[in-house]
Amino acid sequence: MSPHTIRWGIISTGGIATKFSQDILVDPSTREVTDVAHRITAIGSRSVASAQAFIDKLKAGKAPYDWAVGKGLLDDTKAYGSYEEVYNDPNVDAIYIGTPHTRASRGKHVLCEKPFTLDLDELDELIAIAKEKKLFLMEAVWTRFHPIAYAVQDIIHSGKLGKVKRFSSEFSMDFDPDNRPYSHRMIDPALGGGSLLDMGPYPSVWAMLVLHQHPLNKDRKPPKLHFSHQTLYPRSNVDLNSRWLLEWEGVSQAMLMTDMNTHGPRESTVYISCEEGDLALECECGATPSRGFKDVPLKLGIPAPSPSGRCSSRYLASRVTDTGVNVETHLTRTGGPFKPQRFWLIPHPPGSEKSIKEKTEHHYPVSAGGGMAYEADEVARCVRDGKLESERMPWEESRIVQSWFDQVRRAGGGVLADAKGNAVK
Ligand SMILES: NC(=O)C1=CN([C@@H]2O[C@H](COP(=O)(O)OP(=O)(O)OC[C@H]3O[C@@H](n4cnc5c(N)ncnc54)[C@H](OP(=O)(O)O)[C@@H]3O)[C@@H](O)[C@H]2O)C=CC1
Ligand SMILES: O=C1OC[C@@H](O)[C@H](O)[C@H]1O
Repeated sequence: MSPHTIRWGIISTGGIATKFSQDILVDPSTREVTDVAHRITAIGSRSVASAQAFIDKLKAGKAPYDWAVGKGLLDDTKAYGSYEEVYNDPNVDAIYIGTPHTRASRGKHVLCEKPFTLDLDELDELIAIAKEKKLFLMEAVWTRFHPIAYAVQDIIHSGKLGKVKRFSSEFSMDFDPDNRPYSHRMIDPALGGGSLLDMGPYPSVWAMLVLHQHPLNKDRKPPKLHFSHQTLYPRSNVDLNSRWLLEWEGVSQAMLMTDMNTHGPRESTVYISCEEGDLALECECGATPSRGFKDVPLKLGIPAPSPSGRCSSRYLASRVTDTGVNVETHLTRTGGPFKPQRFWLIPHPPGSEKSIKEKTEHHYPVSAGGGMAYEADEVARCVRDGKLESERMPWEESRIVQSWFDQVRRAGGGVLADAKGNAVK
């Protein structure tokens, strides 16, 4: 049987839209997928030149991103100078939204980058539209679909390590906000700026998968949010950091944290202590230098990469200013739990009554590409099967997480504005 093929329209030509598009051009059989497939039929940008440049960049992709190109699957891809034209293109089945704000789309299935919306009211409006128009809608929380997400759930939910006693999860990374323009999406309240909305979805993924979906939470009761804190960034009053404590009755408490001006732990950003041992999930690193800055080779005296070899915690970036001065800056990049590919099971300290005996390492790599195709496969399957929402990323779970963000922001005072610049309450 031939695979069910989804014809995608991509909204925006930014960083993550590029990664998503590249990933769905990879041969699906490299991730053992034969039942669904993807084509990109339209790109929408605020400028047609940018849309065309995006297509040209995809066409120049190197292995493994050249598979669809080699088959001529980008030959008829349309470049549009507006998002509207993509929504109206009859050759588009589903839209991937890679803008900082959710953009409405008419009559199409939607996969929307996290954070889904600015607040819960906005999310409920989207869900109501999807129900009314019978269209598929999903928040693009790609991590949920990675092999390791299922593996971590299996270990904890099987009870192999006993009950969960303590849970912490975080995403802290130095975005170097002082060196970013106000218009950067992490700074500008009108682009959903701040650490909470951008980074919060990741600690939340793990809390939701491990604790909310824990067999002891039979009725999938949402947790209580006991307290929270935000530190604001004086330049725009978005949150520099957020912390919040949740409790799933009878399952565990969970401490969640985000920071955008400092790094967090370098080796593991999700740590789950259980009765008979702990699970530590590796962190994934990434950060782009401030606009205009370029990575330059590390200099002597800068701390070496982490023992895992994956996280270089400090790096040097430089730029030449308009007046020809070479400015160098040290940036810290430590990541979060967005694409971990291994975890460790760790025994309790000597003398503990019951504990696994030795530390073990467990690998669950994502397939060829960057790891975003799994969520696209889910969309294709759900659309094929006539579903409006995904069981793996259900609306209710997006709603629960969004409601934490609303509560943390309202208590902490972090400022957000909608696309028209009106403050979000
Ligand atoms: N899943 C993941 O791993 C990641 C998800 N994200 C999420 O994706 C979204 C976009 O992030 P990212 O790709 O890094 O952002 P970029 O700034 O790289 O790109 C955003 C794109 O949105 C479009 N856009 C529309 N309106 C505006 C506006 N007012 N200001 C700026 N851009 C606008 C632009 O496309 P155009 O000019 O073509 O119209 C722009 O290129 C965010 O919500 C972020 O949280 C980000 C990184 C990783
Ligand atoms: O989703 C994300 O993951 C990686 C981060 O660099 C980025 O800011 C965030 O949006």
